[in-house]
Amino acid sequence: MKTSIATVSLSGDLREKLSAIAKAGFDGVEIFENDFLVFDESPRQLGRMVRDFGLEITLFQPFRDFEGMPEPLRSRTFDRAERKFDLMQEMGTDLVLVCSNVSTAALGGLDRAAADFHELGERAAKRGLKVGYEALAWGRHINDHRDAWEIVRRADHPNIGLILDSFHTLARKIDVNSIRSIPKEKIFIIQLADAPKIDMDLLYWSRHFRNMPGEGELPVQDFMTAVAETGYDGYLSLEIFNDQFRGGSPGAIANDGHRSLLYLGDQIRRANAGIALDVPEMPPRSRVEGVAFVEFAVDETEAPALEAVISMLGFRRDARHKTKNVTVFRQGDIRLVVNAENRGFASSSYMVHGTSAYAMGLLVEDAWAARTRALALGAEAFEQPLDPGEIEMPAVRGVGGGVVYFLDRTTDLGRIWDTEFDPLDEASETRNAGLRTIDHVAQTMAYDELLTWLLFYTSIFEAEKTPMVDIVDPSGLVRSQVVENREGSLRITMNGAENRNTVAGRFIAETFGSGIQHLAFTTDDIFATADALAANGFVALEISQNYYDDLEARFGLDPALTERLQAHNILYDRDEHGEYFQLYSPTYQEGFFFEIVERRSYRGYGAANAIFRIAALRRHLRPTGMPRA
Ligand SMILES: O=C(O)c1ccc(O)c(O)c1
Ligand SMILES: [Mg+2]
Repeated sequence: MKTSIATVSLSGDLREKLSAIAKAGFDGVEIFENDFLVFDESPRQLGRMVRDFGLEITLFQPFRDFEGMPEPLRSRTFDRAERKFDLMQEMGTDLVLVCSNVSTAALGGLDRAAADFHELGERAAKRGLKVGYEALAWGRHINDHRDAWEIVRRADHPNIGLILDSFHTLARKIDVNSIRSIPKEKIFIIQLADAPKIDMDLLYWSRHFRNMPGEGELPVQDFMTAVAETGYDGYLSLEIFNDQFRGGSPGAIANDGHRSLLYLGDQIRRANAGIALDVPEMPPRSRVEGVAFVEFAVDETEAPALEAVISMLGFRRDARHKTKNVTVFRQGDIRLVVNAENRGFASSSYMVHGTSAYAMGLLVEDAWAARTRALALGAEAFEQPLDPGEIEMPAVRGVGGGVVYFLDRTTDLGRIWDTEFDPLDEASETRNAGLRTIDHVAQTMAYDELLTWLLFYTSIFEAEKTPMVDIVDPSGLVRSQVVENREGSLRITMNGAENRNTVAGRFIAETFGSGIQHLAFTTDDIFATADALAANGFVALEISQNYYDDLEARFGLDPALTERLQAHNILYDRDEHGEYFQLYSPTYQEGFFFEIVERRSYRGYGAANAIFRIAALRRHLRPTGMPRA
């Protein structure tokens, strides 16, 4: 499978773009005319630079408003084409993309357009060049790949072929089965893009909101399956017009792009035996059975404060690492690991971010296979030296430079708690609060990182993303999207902050980066849990009276229930499946907090309650600008 990306997809100057593209592992690059026009050197030098990066120019584009022009415009477009052919030969590419005419001067008629392409084919052939025709979804006469194909067919010239772009086809909901019967040698290249479903003008949607396959909501996989069924095995080329990507890090966006193509190819290969696409082998996505542990990095002076909070939540000190200053707290199936070592990665993470939940361990069927897949998809390996007797736990770097560990039951990793730790038999200082599992891990990040991590999780694990939800913080919008599996054993909520004044934005600023901002635990009885917590001295985040008045009215709750909820500061929500109860801690350190939930068949995350939670958290946070205590 050969991969390519259009220069328009990335920010930076041409050299920065090419460097990022090469580094991400692409084989080719589409040169966008504008990137070339603002480039200071000759087309020949551009070609040399591309090849020096180990890349191939897959095509030059776009050549606009060509077919169906009346004279004298028609002659002029041919002259213009010859000029572009000169350029192409100098930079060293044999393919130009002609997108369907949008000019008001254009005349319709498939035969007229076919005749124009036949003549262009003759001219291109003289120079050993090829022309690919693409239907723009907003083309004046041609806006459907089926019509573009008919023109190419009638043009009947070996140097004239079709270019399919998933966006144009899928945005217009054109049946992808129409692709299956196109001869593969007439498909000159495949352009891929996804997009979130937004009801808006096609041109505006296309130019501003495209994203990588798998990041959006279009059925790119269906499109690609139809393409693969033709036997097409040429370049898959990303062409992503996206305002955010244009301002983002070219390296990160290029990596996401490369990952998106590998992941797409892998899905197609698994779903269709005998397809032509030559996709790199990798283990399948891992099913996550649960979050086996979350690890906090602290130092010795801050450890007691964190441990006190954890104890108050009903956790008991369960085990102590044989050689390291690491303690495991347990309750139900939950393990919280407090790492106060003054060496190793946890310690450096503490130095940079302060006390933070810097790592999580996910229980999968085959931990090493999960890591192999993650690395095949471009994740960064994480390793650190082991002490004698320690078991190597496979890991990769995750959000904010944190660590995602993989555990399984079948290898030595299944015994890690017994081999590396000594049990502690201390009597617990606090009451068990009935917490059973980790319901979800909530990670806070800058908004422009959200798609990166969404693709990271969904490509490595058997999990899907939910639609994006806007959460209104009094100081700005926070966008929230969830990655979860069907059985609910993996739930990661991601909050993307647009500015640093929101509670989420402040967390990023104060902890010097993205990371886990809160952990939600499950209980089977939120009221019993609330009582146990109160007995342990836990004071829940205080929710306003107005919230409860509104709640009662909204859901028609029994006033006795509202009263109970309010007495414990428990939030409530309901969906078509069932009910949800939430209890929050105040924030600790620079904005970290805990949540306790009881799900009665409810599937969501209480998005409607988020603004009340945020308002309450803000009352607890110290004013911005104050020095740290
Ligand atoms: O938005 C455009 O004009 C445009 C140009 C070239 C393409 O390949 C495309 O998909 C869109
Ligand atoms: Mg295109």
